[in-house]
Amino acid sequence: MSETVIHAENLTKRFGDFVAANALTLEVYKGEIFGFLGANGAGKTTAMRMFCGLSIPTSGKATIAGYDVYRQTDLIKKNIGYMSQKFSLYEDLTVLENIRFFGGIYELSNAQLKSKSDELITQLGLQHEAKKLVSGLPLGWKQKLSFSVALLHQPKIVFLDEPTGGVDPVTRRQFWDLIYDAADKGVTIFVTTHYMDEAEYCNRISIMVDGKIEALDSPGNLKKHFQVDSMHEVFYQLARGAKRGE
Ligand SMILES: Nc1ncnc2c1ncn2[C@@H]1O[C@H](COP(=O)(O)OP(=O)(O)OP(=O)(O)O)[C@@H](O)[C@H]1O
Repeated sequence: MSETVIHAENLTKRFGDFVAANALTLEVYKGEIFGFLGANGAGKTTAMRMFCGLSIPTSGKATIAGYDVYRQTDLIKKNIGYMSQKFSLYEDLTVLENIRFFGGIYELSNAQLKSKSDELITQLGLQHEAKKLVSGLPLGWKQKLSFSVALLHQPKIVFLDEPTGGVDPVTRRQFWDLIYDAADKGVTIFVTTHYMDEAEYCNRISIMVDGKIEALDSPGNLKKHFQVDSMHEVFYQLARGAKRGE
């Protein structure tokens, strides 16, 4: 059995009388690519904020990389990476400056910073862009760089909140090659997405509806269970009854 890196049991977050995340129970394993799906307003961000140590749950239990979500939020933050469309790189710093800046926040030594930035720039093929401002990079490159920066401190888990919004399918696929590389090295990927082709790339996925996890399995098993050919259909069958959202 693989090592468990995310363990949640009846994890709940209320805002007043409103239950934003309702008794979430799940286990995610080392090196797994776990897709966290749900319609708008389902409660994904609320859940992710608890998993990242940014929001204290109302009730239930969870450990992230072995650390408790109530008492060890600082240790959680040190042991995870995070990337979202909203929080990303500094546009008015160069590629290299961004890598050094975030490496500094993650407390990498100067020697580590130097070798990591060389490695990353070569791996991404950004040798010619290293001294250019991030604002001039195409969105797909920014996303790849942002993902790599989130891995600088070798976290056990990286949380990705809709990481590939706004780019074409080919660029998305290239981004997923980076995800597979990281997972092969043992990093756990926890990713939210609204793209059903990306859901198919995950080892397992959960689907949230109105605050609850209504399904959790591999894409293949879910399609079998719902007797449909695509994740799009699985998602539609579950989410069409949702009361929240736009
Ligand atoms: N601080 C808060 N106070 C009150 N209600 C909140 C708060 N944060 C979130 N909610 C509500 O909780 C519900 C779940 O929101 P959440 O942002 O977690 O959904 P989501 O699945 O991430 O949606 P999206 O895909 O649109 O980002 C929504 O109805 C939202 O309005």
